[in-house]
Amino acid sequence: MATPGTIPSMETSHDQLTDNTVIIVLGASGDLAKKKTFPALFGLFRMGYLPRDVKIVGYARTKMDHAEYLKRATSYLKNPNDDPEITKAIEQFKEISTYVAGSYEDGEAFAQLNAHLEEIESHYPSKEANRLFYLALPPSVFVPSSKNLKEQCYSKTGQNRIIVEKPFGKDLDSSRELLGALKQYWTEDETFRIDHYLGKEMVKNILVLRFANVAIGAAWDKNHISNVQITFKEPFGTEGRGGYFDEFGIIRDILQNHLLQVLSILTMERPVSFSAEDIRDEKVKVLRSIPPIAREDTLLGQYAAANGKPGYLDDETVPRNSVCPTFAATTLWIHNPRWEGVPFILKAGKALNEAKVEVRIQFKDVTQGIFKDISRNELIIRIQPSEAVYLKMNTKTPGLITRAMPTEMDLTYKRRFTETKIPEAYEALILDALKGDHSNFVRNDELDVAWKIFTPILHWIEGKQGQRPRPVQYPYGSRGPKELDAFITKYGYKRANADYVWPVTNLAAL
Ligand SMILES: NC(=O)C1=CN([C@@H]2O[C@H](COP(=O)(O)OP(=O)(O)OC[C@H]3O[C@@H](n4cnc5c(N)ncnc54)[C@H](OP(=O)(O)O)[C@@H]3O)[C@@H](O)[C@H]2O)C=CC1
Ligand SMILES: O=C1O[C@H](COP(=O)(O)O)[C@@H](O)[C@H](O)[C@H]1O
Repeated sequence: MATPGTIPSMETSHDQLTDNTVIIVLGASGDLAKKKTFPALFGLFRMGYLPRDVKIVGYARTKMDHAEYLKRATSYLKNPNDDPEITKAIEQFKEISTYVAGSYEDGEAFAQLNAHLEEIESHYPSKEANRLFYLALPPSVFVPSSKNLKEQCYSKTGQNRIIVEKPFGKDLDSSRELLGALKQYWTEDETFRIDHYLGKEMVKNILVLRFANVAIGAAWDKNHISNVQITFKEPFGTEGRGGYFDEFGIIRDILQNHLLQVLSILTMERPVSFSAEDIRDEKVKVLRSIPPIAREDTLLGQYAAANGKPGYLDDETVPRNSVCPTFAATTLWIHNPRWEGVPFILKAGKALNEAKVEVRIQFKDVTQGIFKDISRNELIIRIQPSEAVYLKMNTKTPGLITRAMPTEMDLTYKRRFTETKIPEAYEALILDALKGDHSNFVRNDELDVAWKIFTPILHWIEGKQGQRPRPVQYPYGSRGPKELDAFITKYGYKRANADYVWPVTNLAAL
């Protein structure tokens, strides 16, 4: 009998790589590999989720000896209390790790990488040789690397998969060009495009919250919901990577990918099954109902020096007079029967007052008459930090008076699921790629429709000198531009009555 609560197609392993597998990390000397990829691989290794006898091979241009490489690759593995079990696991992780140096354009260097892989595979018990390639690389070398991997390192006796990191282009045309180039070498089935927000626990939870709860599902439409905000806040600026950031801006960095992915899961219709294609079909369908963002539905900001912190333009790597937005709020509209007229406000900013990513669904007012001025219901899905779902609702004030007061139903994960470790997004996604499960990866047509929504506004922002909109300034460490509250109010958001004392949530302590 199935375990109660099992989600059949979410649990089954599709084409899982269980043996004879090498994981090859390209860009192994870089920041992403060091901070995210290797720690995620180590986490999976320690928990026993990697294939039996797996080997991990790093590849990058930097010339390093074995010891230097291991030092770099393990520099972000955490063992704060010197736990001997973790120390032992780190040593075992080092034993399965090796490194090959070479450039991304040089076919000969890839032939040497292939020889290294064949040597490893010659010790496997069967001829089956599976290879999972992870491109932790800048986009400028996506195409030559994919080509060389296909031509020199493609296993003929097993499965080949390739994980690609964003950015997938800069607008609709460049995205199509990149996708077209990669398609020459790797099929859609072999390709796993990462948007790491799809690996976050609370993003994965949205489908279950929506479709496994009749009460929530029944209120999920324009008749009950007034407006939705999807918010990303970071308390630090672009310090150190201003040069990179200036080319992309906050819309490409966060809204067009991470927040739009959350929006599509939040608003899609119920899929026929939880299979990857059924889910992604529904995501594409809802995204196709969203017209390009209008200029008047946009608020752009750029942080200025404050509180002893430098402004965006103080970064020497940022062009003087740059009008690159470090904050953006945009409102999207979905033209379908479920959502017509409901504003979806996506907002994201660097150098704000706190670290927080959340979805805030604000319901409509109750009919007046028996009540006057009572707060609206809000359902908040806090993605990070401290995962939580809470519902702001009204209740009778306890006691002999008959008055309604706002209060909360609170599902804070750290209080409710004390024993459970929430996996890192990259752990969840690499495991999915090993299973061959595409549900939490971005399909090519999803990307296309996402760029259609954002390209016109990006072209306007980056248009001719002198015609570009100038972002409004906001102080480093603030809630964002002072125009923000009026912007949100314009779309119907109402702040709760101020007289209720909410329980204090010290996010840092949770
Ligand atoms: N599990 C948990 O953590 C739970 C927490 N609570 C507590 O309930 C209370 C209410 O929760 P919640 O609604 O999430 O939080 P807030 O009341 O702090 O925020 C509500 C909204 O108002 C905005 N806002 C915050 N400060 C201002 C301001 N000065 N002027 C105008 N707008 C502002 C926020 O936007 P922005 O983010 O852009 O600033 C947010 O969109 C909080 O104290 C929270 O700690 C209740 C239940 C569970
Ligand atoms: O993709 C990106 O995401 C990070 C934020 O990721 P998170 O998992 O810490 O929420 C952001 O800092 C970075 O600018 C962006 O490129």
